[in-house]
Amino acid sequence: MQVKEALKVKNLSFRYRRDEPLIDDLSFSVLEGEFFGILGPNGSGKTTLLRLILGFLKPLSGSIELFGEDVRTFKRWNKVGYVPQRFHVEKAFTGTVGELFRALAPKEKVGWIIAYLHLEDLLKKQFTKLSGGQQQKVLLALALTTNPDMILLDEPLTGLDIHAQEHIESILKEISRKRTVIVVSHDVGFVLRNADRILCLGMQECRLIKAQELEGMLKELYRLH
Ligand SMILES: Nc1ncnc2c1ncn2[C@@H]1O[C@H](COP(=O)(O)OP(=O)(O)OP(=O)(O)O)[C@@H](O)[C@H]1O
Repeated sequence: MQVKEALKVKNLSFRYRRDEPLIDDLSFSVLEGEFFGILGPNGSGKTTLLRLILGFLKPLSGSIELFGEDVRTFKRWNKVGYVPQRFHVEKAFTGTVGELFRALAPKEKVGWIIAYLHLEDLLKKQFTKLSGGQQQKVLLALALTTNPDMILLDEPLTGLDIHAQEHIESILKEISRKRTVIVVSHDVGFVLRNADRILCLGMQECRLIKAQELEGMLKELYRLH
């Protein structure tokens, strides 16, 4: 059986206004069902790359395809879930968890995900008053409401204690059984444990590697000796 590409990035370049190019001639593909990690130092363009994939930003040149369709004309956004960095959305989410779900989809459509992640007890609580782990779980659930085939996550473990990290990791493992997962993370252990392949940004040349090759790459990436 032929494995299909969930994402295809070809000769992608991007820069903010008149800055130097942040992403320069980047090409890679993510296969359907793959767990794909994106690593790189602060400021190397990981969040920017996710935002380009989601069509929030326009490339300087190059192309991005989702499920074989150009992102500029892609309409099946219910197939793609996005979990932004928790700290980026915290202030915008002023309502209760239940209100957040209701704003996204009718009750009968979100019931499965609330039950699946055991969120019933959180529905009446203000999002901003939840613990970091609970907030992350809700963000994950919000991104899953349409039962997407692919999910993109930006730093899902940042700021969580070890128990919450383990909990979120186990949910992601479960989710990835039936979906393509693309995750940006600074947690090398997490990426190493889960990713089939890893894209390292912020080196002289961006490189795509298998998880087993990561140790040598990290020494180069973070200038370790
Ligand atoms: N809206 C913007 N306008 C101008 N420059 C930006 C904008 N957003 C990000 N940048 C710059 O682009 C660079 C890459 O930012 P980005 O957030 O993509 O990096 P990152 O690899 O995700 O970083 P981190 O690991 O710290 O989250 C940084 O130098 C940042 O200051």
